[in-house]
This record gives sequence, structure tokens and C-alpha cells, in this order.
Amino acid sequence: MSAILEVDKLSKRYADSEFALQDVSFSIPYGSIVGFIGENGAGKSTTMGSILGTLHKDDGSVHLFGEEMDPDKRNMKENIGVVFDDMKLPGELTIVKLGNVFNNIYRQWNQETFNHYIDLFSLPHKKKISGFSRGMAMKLSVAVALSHNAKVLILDEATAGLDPSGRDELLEVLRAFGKDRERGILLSSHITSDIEKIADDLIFIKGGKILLNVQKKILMKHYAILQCEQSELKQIDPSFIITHKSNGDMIDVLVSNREQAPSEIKKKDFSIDDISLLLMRGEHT
Ligand SMILES: Nc1ncnc2c1ncn2[C@@H]1O[C@H](COP(=O)(O)OP(=O)(O)OP(=O)(O)O)[C@@H](O)[C@H]1O
Repeated sequence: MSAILEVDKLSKRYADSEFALQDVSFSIPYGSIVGFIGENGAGKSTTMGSILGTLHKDDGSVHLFGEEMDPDKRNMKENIGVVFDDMKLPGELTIVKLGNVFNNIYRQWNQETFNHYIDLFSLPHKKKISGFSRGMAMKLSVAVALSHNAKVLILDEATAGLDPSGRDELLEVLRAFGKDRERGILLSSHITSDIEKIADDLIFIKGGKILLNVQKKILMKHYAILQCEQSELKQIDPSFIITHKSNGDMIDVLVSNREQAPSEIKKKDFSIDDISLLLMRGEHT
């Protein structure tokens, strides 16, 4: 078994929306961090909710450690640490009391680990959670997700609302978690630089469909954004073209094999943000 979590042909529609998640398939390999990238409304939270069973999926399957995901099974819940943007932890509790609550909920709750992350994130042990800022509440949710010996983390916009040093701290923690060969992370973020820093695999989603699923090292080594004139477009082998977009008089072309690109066509330096923009705005072949 090569993947800790496998998602196969996941589909979901909402009764009152045009949106549809269509045949979404991917996996989280053991010991890896998968970055999930897409614009507002692309379907990231819907995918995560359908995996977790907080949303009812119409079709497709999810396997955790090779076993069909059953959100009602206690060990499945315990094995997945979850952070959502709008997670509501009980506001009237302090962190000390919250620790006691989770100690009764999770069989593998580790109070020492929890205290470690609370101190690392400089959170107050005795203040009511209702008085926390958005960033503090997010850090607390992450501390909870990391403290019940979960093997998979599903993090929806977990770095949102954190200041740069808080984000850096959190990314370090996630990097260390994801390095463990028995663990894996699915992380969505609009801050592509965060994903660029720690992800091993990248999934780009738009309109409920995966546009590209690629290892970051393959993307950075072999992909290229070519900048060419309309007349030069036909010199590029179409089987390597992922997407292209007019950019004034020129065309930006994302190709999967830079080595095959005609040498006279200019290659632009790119970041994952550039790739994301081109994928989201480009015409797909
Ligand atoms: N409960 C719901 N009922 C109807 N439509 C919904 C519901 N939840 C989400 N949608 C629609 O599904 C689409 C995908 O939303 P989703 O929250 O999965 O996107 P996202 O990629 O997570 O976006 P964001 O980056 O803004 O969080 C959107 O068009 C949204 O309006």
C-alpha cells in the first residue's frame, strides 16, 4: 500500500448550487505533504468535507490505510486530525479545561504534546477561548489536531489569519509531522508560498475538477512556462502543453517537459503562484 489516504472518483453536488465536484481522485502518499491549491469556490473544502464524511458524497470512495473510510468508526476519527477555517471550539472553556474535555474524547490524547504546542504557539492556558483572536483560535485548533496521535492531518486554510512568524512556526511543525513515514498531510491554502515551502505533491483544482496533480520536485525540474509568439506555438509538441494563455502580444504556455521545448523560445522563471495563475486562467488543451 503506497498511500495513507486514497480518494477515488469523488463526486458531490449541492441541491441549490451549480457547483459539482467531478471525479476527484488523488492520494496522500506515506510521509508526504500534499498541497491543495485553488481559487475561492474551487471545491477544496467540499473535497475535504466529503473525505471526512461531514458532507455526504454522491459517488466515489475514500480509503484510509487501505480500509474504506467510515466516519462513524472511532479509530478513523482518531486517526485524522482536522482543522477548518470556521472551527468552533467551546468559547466558555479555557485551554486547561479544553485539554480535559479532549482527554475524555480521544483515546490517544496526549496532554504533554498538547501543552508543548500550546507553549510553542504562545497561547494562554487560562484565558477563555472566546477571547482568542482568529489566529490564536487557529493555532489552538492545530494544537488539538496534533495532540491525539492522528496519522493524517486535513488542514483547510490552517495558516490563514496567522502573522508571518506564526505561519513560519506552524509550517515547521507541519514539515516535521509530515516527514514521519507513517503520516501524511493534506493542506489547502491561498498562500501558495506556504505550500511551496513544505509540500511534496501539488494538486490544483478549479470548478470541482483537478487540473494538475504533480510532485513539486518534478514541477520545478521539468515543467516550464514558455513565452512565445502565436506563430511559435505550433513548434511546441502539443502532448507537453498543459495550458496556455494570451499575455498581450505573447502567449504563456505551461509545458510538462522543458527539455523538449524549442531552444529559441524563452523560458520564464516561475513560482508555484505563477503556475497556479496560469492554470486557473489558461485555456486547457
Ligand atoms: N452548503 C452549500 N450549499 C450550496 N453550495 C455550496 C455549499 N457549500 C459550498 N457550496 C458551493 O460549492 C462550491 C465550492 O465551495 P468550496 O467551499 O468547496 O470551495 P473552496 O475551494 O473551499 O473555496 P474557498 O477557497 O473560498 O474556501 C462553491 O461554489 C460554493 O458556493
